[in-house]
Amino acid sequence: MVNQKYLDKAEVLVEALPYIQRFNRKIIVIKYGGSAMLDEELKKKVIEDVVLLKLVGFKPIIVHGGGKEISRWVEKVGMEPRFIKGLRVTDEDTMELVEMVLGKVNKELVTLVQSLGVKAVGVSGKDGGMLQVSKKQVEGGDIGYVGRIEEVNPKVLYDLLEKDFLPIVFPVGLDEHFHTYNINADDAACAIAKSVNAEKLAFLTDIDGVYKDPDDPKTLIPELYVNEAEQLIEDGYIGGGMLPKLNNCIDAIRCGVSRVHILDGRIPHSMLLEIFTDKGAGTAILCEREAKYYNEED
Ligand SMILES: Nc1ncnc2c1ncn2[C@@H]1O[C@H](COP(=O)(O)OP(=O)(O)O)[C@@H](O)[C@H]1O
Ligand SMILES: CC(=O)N[C@@H](CCC(=O)OP(=O)(O)O)C(=O)O
Repeated sequence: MVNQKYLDKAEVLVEALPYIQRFNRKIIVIKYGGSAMLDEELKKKVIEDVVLLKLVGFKPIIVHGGGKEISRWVEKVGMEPRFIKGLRVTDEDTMELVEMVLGKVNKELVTLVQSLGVKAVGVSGKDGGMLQVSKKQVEGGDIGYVGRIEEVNPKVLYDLLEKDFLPIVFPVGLDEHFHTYNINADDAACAIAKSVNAEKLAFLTDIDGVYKDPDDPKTLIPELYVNEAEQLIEDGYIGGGMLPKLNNCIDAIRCGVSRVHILDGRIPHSMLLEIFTDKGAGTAILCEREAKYYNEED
């Protein structure tokens, strides 16, 4: 008699089959946020998932942040981290720290992927002229060397994918005068996903999705249409780092990325569950329809 536990495992594998077929050879951009990187065990689980995606025939690209780690180093050298609209105010000294810290995080991720048997190459947006920027302007003050992405040149990514490497990108780019700029990692992930016509863009963060009120667990929104998302932003429900994330989700959907998801990187294997099972997780951002998010009783 075959043990039920093993039969259940076989069921799970069979359930994954249509998803493996759907995504075979397709590009998936995974934005791995610094907030979900703090626990080493969880970090390993996230990277295991990405390695599994690669080994079953997907073409994952990791775009990572490291905002929390940058802030830790900014404080270590006696400065105070400052943000306007979720973007770091970046003077020359901060820019130097940002590049150093993200470069370190990048090589740690490269090492972790390679320790699991997949070849990875870490690059910044400077490499191969991938991310070309101009100075970003926001209401509320000058944010210094923060880049607005003007153009993406994905050639280096295609070359790496073609040679079967897993590209791992960190969000630093150059302007037309070859000055270095700090880029929000959500902006970078979205721009890259659009430029490579990704099948899917997944944001792994430290919360289980978009909330109408982050302090009230009952207000988690499993599916959010882009016009509803815009309304939530306009009405001030979205703050901090969720603001650039959600704006990028809207942009990605409008520009043709088929599936965009915000997932909890703290839940082991949340990405695998979302991709390979019929059970949804986190918040899925969907194409336009009439907004009706206000009344929970709707
Ligand atoms: N309405 C909201 N729903 C969910 N998260 C929100 C909301 N408003 C603000 N946030 C904050 O956004 C954070 C995620 O952004 P951030 O810390 O920048 O993550 P990452 O480092 O993954 O990019 C959450 O931890 C949460 O505190
Ligand atoms: C301009 C800007 O804010 N850049 C970000 C880049 C890193 C990042 O985005 O990291 P997370 O994804 O972990 O938030 C920063 O300096 O924190």
